[in-house]
Amino acid sequence: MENKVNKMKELVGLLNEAGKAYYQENREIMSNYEYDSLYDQLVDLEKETGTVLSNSPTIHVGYEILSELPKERHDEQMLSLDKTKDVLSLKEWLGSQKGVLSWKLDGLTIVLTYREGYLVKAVTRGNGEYGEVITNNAKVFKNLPHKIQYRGELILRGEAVIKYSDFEKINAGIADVDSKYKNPRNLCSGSVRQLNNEITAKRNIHFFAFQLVSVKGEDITFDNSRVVQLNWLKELGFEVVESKIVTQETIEDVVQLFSDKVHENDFPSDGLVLILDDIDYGKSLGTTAKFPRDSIAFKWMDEIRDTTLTEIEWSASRTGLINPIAVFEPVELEGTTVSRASLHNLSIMEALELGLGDTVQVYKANMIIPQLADNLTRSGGIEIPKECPVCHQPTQIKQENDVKSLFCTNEECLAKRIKSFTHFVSRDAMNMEGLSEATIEKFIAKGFLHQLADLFHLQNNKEEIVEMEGFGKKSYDNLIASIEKSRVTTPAKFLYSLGIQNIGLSNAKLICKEFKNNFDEMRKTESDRLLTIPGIGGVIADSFVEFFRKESNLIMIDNLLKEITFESQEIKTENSTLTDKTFVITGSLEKFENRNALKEFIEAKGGKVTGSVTSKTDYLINNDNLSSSSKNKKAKELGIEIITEEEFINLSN
Ligand SMILES: NC(=O)c1ccc[n+]([C@@H]2O[C@H](COP(=O)([O-])OP(=O)(O)OC[C@H]3O[C@@H](n4cnc5c(N)ncnc54)[C@H](O)[C@@H]3O)[C@@H](O)[C@H]2O)c1
Ligand SMILES: [Zn+2]
Repeated sequence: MENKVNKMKELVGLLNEAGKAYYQENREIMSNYEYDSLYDQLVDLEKETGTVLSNSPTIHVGYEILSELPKERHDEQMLSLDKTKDVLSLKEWLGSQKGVLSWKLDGLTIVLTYREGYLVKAVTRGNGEYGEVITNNAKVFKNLPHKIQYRGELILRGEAVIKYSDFEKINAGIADVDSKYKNPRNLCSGSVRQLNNEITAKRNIHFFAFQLVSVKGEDITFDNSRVVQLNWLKELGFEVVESKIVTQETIEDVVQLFSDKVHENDFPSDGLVLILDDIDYGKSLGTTAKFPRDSIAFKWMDEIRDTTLTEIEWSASRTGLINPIAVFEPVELEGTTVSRASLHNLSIMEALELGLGDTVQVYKANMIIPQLADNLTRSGGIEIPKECPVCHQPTQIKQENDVKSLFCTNEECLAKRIKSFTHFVSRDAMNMEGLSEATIEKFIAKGFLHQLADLFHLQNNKEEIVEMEGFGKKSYDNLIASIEKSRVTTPAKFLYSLGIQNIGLSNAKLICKEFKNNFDEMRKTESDRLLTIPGIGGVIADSFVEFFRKESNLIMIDNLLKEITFESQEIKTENSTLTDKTFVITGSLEKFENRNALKEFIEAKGGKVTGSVTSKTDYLINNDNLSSSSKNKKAKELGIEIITEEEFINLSN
């Protein structure tokens, strides 16, 4: 007995800690699978011993909510739902009643109030007693009716969700959050609870109504039926959760029907909800401290497979966070083959005591996202990398609220790396199409790209790339074709693509010309020689020389030169492309070091630079076309073309 109570105390502690992270901080320190199984163990022990500890999560709904949003008390407490994984208990629970079975949507529950046809309030479920007021955010949900026919007061509940397809897209575009969102529920919660609804608006949030709470003012009869209520909401213009009427006779088949369809769902669902259709009878049953007695949730029995852990991959993100990913022998799960599952952080990895060759159990959370449920052999011994997989700088373990995570200590690590790749592939540089910043980030994170030259060997990762969300065979083929095409380039574009500080395309051209495209000579050069080139000043010369002093850069260039060929080795002798043209320069410059450098460049090409705009001026060089400077105004008055530095460079070629 004492043993059991101690075990209960331990479980209560663990669950409360996880619950706090989950509800208060929007974090998961254990999987839902683990949470649910610990919870079930606790329920069993409570039954067995007849004891319930005062702080047990089985009798408390949620936690205090911490956020900057205004809070409001719910008129009617928002409870949790009792759960079963067994269709037969569901059937037994229903008895001779008629029930309504619907998807249990996995997002954020919201209570909406409409008055005189308009949305006047939206409140999150929060801890069940108090929620956060998010009215302005709800107004930018994708599918809420702006105005409804009903003029009285209508209160309804529903779930705000983000579709899987949107989740992938949105998550890919989030650069600056601490780490990417783990699942659509997580992202939805973060998006709904924004202080600024512009962000909410971009997140494509959908609202599915699942329950009418009350109507006041204009009386309507609903024949005492939940289904009739849902249909009425539909007529008002709400998107209503898909539901089916069930009886004891049909419930098993209908559950099967839903289960078969879950894979096609684009919105996340973690089970089904069964509610009695008879409203009055349902209400007469009352509630327990935690659950209403008129409804129950059904969770799918997760399909679990045993497999062998073959590798731990370390995946870096832009913020420096490095997360472990379990790679295992491929298994069939819920109709697809899976071979990788994120472990989210070091704590989760360590709790599983993973070792290579271990027998691990895999399942799909919500039947979609692969997760490790357990490790049966627990040999342990996975080494935590001391070096970042991206930049090879030292890593550091950080501990926050009992969660250990691995970070790269190099502040610019991935961001810098991504930048150098995006620059290399950009149009004026190597011009490789199909490599957005988001794609590059994923390729780096997956370990396909370490150095620039790896871009020419993406074929090695063909299978994984084709499998990647939003990729597919066709985009893969296009990408490879574009990379192959880029292998032939000009020396100046290549030099520019290296991303040497202060070396824009025009400077790269000047330098290539001076060195007759000889990269060996460029490597050995001193500033003096560079300074003889009109248009090249001290700052440019210094960064050039410094770049070529670094051994790692020389290796990088050697590796790249093996992959590419130059279009033509001949150098244009034609130099005077700007003969007889008069320029005025205004505003700040990005490509040239300063105005003087640009002036020298123009003069070297036969042009002229003057100080003020007159009818004799051919071009005003100004990066900011909308600027209200006097030169800009004058040029517009006289109809003189205003060009950016970029356009100027094209012109001067
Ligand atoms: N990973 C963790 O550390 C951790 C911690 C705490 C809780 N959890 C997860 O949260 C679960 C418990 O969460 P809970 O108690 O907040 O909610 P719940 O799972 O009991 O779900 C009940 C809620 O589902 C919503 N819902 C969605 N679709 C619905 C529909 N069609 N009809 C009616 N209601 C619908 C309602 O808001 C309802 O209140 C656990 O089972 C666990 O999986 C995980
Ligand atoms: Zn790093």
